[in-house]
Amino acid sequence: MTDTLIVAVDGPAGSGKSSVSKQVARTLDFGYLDTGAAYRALAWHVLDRGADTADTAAVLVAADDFDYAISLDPDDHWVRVGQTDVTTAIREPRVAGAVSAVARVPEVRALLTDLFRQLAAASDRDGVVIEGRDITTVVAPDAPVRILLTAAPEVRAARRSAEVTTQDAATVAAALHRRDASDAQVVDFLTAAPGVVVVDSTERDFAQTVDAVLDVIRTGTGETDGR
Ligand SMILES: Nc1ncnc2c1ncn2[C@@H]1O[C@H](COP(=O)(O)OP(=O)(O)OP(=O)(O)O)[C@@H](O)[C@H]1O
Ligand SMILES: Nc1ccn([C@@H]2O[C@H](COP(=O)(O)O)[C@@H](O)[C@H]2O)c(=O)n1
Repeated sequence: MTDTLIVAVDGPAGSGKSSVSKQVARTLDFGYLDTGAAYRALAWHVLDRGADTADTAAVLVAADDFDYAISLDPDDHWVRVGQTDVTTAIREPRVAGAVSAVARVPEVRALLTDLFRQLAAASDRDGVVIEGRDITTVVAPDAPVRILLTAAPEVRAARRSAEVTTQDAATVAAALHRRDASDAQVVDFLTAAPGVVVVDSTERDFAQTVDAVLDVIRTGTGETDGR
């Protein structure tokens, strides 16, 4: 992936991947690539056509006609499908509930993996923080910095329910755990692959978690490495 320094960050839903990676990118003047946004945008695209994301054939047809664009600027984050700005729409519970079905299609994963590598390589910044589920293992397994960002399930659910005002806490927690269980059948983002450094944010606040990630980038080490 050219000379751009890649920082690969994986982790389960609500572990803080997006918010922490974005802040780390800002601090270092790096690009920030949210890969989950592409899976979400494709799920949105399938739903927008009135199709069902469980229908693999319909997902493949939609993927063939997926005009996707994303900003890698951590201070100006947007996501588009064609002319439509879907930055907010892809965060809706109906999209979150449909995205895992899209992410389990091998052709979709291959297409998006290729896209992520191209987007990172085209960045004009010195580095790019790429976050998702399979960045440390599939998208950028050779990245010089690879981190698994974790937090206890109940802490992740509490953080997510603090954000979502349209659903009660139990509903939000159930949806988050359902999505993790479904995603974990496709990619292992709960255990660190060899050489991947674990940052556990359970007992850290946001600023402390950002600092812990910055420390890993600067020193190359953390509290635990995958073996
Ligand atoms: N260490 C932390 N302490 C407290 N709150 C945090 C911490 N890290 C992240 N948060 C908050 O937790 C919420 C979830 O974080 P974020 O959306 O970044 O998670 P994520 O891993 O990207 O989730 P998803 O995979 O579902 O998109 C956000 O409101 C974020 O501000
Ligand atoms: N590398 C990735 C990133 C995401 N996914 C799938 O997308 C969903 C949304 O991701 P968020 O990070 O925005 O929560 C996620 O639930 C996965 O289904 C993926 O498979 N690989």
